[in-house]
Amino acid sequence: MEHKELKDIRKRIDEIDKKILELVAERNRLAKNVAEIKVKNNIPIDDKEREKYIYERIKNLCNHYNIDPNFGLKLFKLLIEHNKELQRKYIETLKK
Ligand SMILES: O=C(O)C(=O)C[C@]1(C(=O)O)C=C[C@@H](O)C=C1
Repeated sequence: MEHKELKDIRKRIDEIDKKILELVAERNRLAKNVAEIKVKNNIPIDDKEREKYIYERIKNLCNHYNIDPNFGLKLFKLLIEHNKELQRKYIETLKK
């Protein structure tokens, strides 16, 4: 027995998941651009000041959108750590 309302909600969830991944891919792609600028100008990959700013902003946005800030911070920590990993890997390919 299929439940029409559940099916419809799941369809909306699937669409949202796709949108989230499109945005993650867009954020990830920027890692290359950032890495290029950093290599050229001898700037370290890690920028703790910038991260502090991002986490503070995420916390405020979470409160605004009624999202648990701990969830938001965990999510963005993952995204930022992944971005740094992509930058490191990209810089390695430039050296070869
Ligand atoms: O803004 C930068 O300098 C980035 O490299 C991007 C980014 C991020 O993922 O937002 C990643 C690493 C830095 O420590 C800070 C921020």
